[in-house]
Amino acid sequence: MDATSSPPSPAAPGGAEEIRLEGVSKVYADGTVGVAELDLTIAAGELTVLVGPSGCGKTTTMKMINRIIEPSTGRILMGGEDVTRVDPVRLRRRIGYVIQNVGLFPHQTVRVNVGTVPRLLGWDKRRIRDRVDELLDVVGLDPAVHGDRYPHQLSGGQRQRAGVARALAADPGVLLMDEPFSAVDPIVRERLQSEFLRLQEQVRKTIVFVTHDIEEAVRLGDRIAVMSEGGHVEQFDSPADLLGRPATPFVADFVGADRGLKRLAVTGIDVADLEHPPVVRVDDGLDAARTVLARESARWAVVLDDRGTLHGWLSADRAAGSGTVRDAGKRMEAWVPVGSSLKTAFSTMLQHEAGWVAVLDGDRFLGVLTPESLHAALRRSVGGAVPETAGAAQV
Ligand SMILES: Nc1ncnc2c1ncn2[C@@H]1O[C@H](COP(=O)(O)OP(=O)(O)OP(=O)(O)O)[C@@H](O)[C@H]1O
Repeated sequence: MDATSSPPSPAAPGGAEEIRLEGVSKVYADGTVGVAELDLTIAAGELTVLVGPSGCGKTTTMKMINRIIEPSTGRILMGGEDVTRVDPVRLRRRIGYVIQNVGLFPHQTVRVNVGTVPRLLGWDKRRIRDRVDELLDVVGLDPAVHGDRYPHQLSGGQRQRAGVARALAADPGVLLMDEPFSAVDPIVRERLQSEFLRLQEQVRKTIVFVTHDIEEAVRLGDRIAVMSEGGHVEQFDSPADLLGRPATPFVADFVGADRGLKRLAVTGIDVADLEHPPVVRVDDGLDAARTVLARESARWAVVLDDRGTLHGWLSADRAAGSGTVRDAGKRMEAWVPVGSSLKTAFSTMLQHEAGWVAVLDGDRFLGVLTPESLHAALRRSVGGAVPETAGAAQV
């Protein structure tokens, strides 16, 4: 797996491939229209979520990609190649597949399960064993402990991890995941989701992920397709845009009235949103600090050294007397790295009962976020639009 080089060409072995659905429909034998005239381009190396209410055609769409379900009309291109012209068995070996309750073979050990596709591909035993051990490790299972167990001897979360390892075994360019985390409890699910995001950062597969849970979609997706009945795509957008600018009443309803809050999690801190409180130097005397505070009519100042490294903060109360800033200043507990989300910034603020949170690049101080600038940042993330539902952006 190559995680560091530039994006692989569409057809590179193990490399992520773009998937294009063009005018795809599925009419079942009884006349039910599962999906009608669907056009969708799933970018290589991205995690695309299909989300929508029960019966809207998510699973049908996904299963047409690996031809478990044959489309009635339209074309599906994977890395530019029409999947209907590829032998379905060979096609499926290029596509990892993870489903709810995993679908591990119950009478085979974890090791044998994970090695299924490499065995079908005729890899030699040594290579399979090395690959299986490597993958168990990647998904957080100890090969020595879990490798020889049977699926029923694992917890739900461990089974799910084994399922992901099995799907990745032959290094497919594409992963299809149908509600893979829905059978485990919410705490395990959140852990699996975080682990999975970290894994995707390394492997950069093209992932199509089906869920009916908007929270999961927003957490995991690079792009999200919100679907309504008949596989109709109501909106296909980044999580921030989906929450910030729902395109239709259906989407607004589906993402929920608390979408302003949800948007906190998917909106990064923008340096332009930071406020810049007065700065005093750690080596200054308190008299100099008092001058700065008085000049700026401020109740507190940030304490930095000459290199811009954050040392803490100094309140006007503690600036009285004759000592030094170094002695009178307080340590800064409420801080976040610059790449963080607004949600992280807000919860850090709450956790430390602070009126503001410092934003750092390494240990260099960039500025602070206050509740006011957080609110402004959220509004900026939707192009300065006034929140249209009362309470939606009250943070
Ligand atoms: N084999 C089948 N025969 C007839 N109709 C089917 C068949 N499979 C699915 N459908 C219908 O096609 C529509 C789309 O189903 P699909 O399973 O794709 O929805 P979904 O969005 O994945 O739903 P869920 O979230 O409940 O899994 C539904 O109306 C469903 O009843």
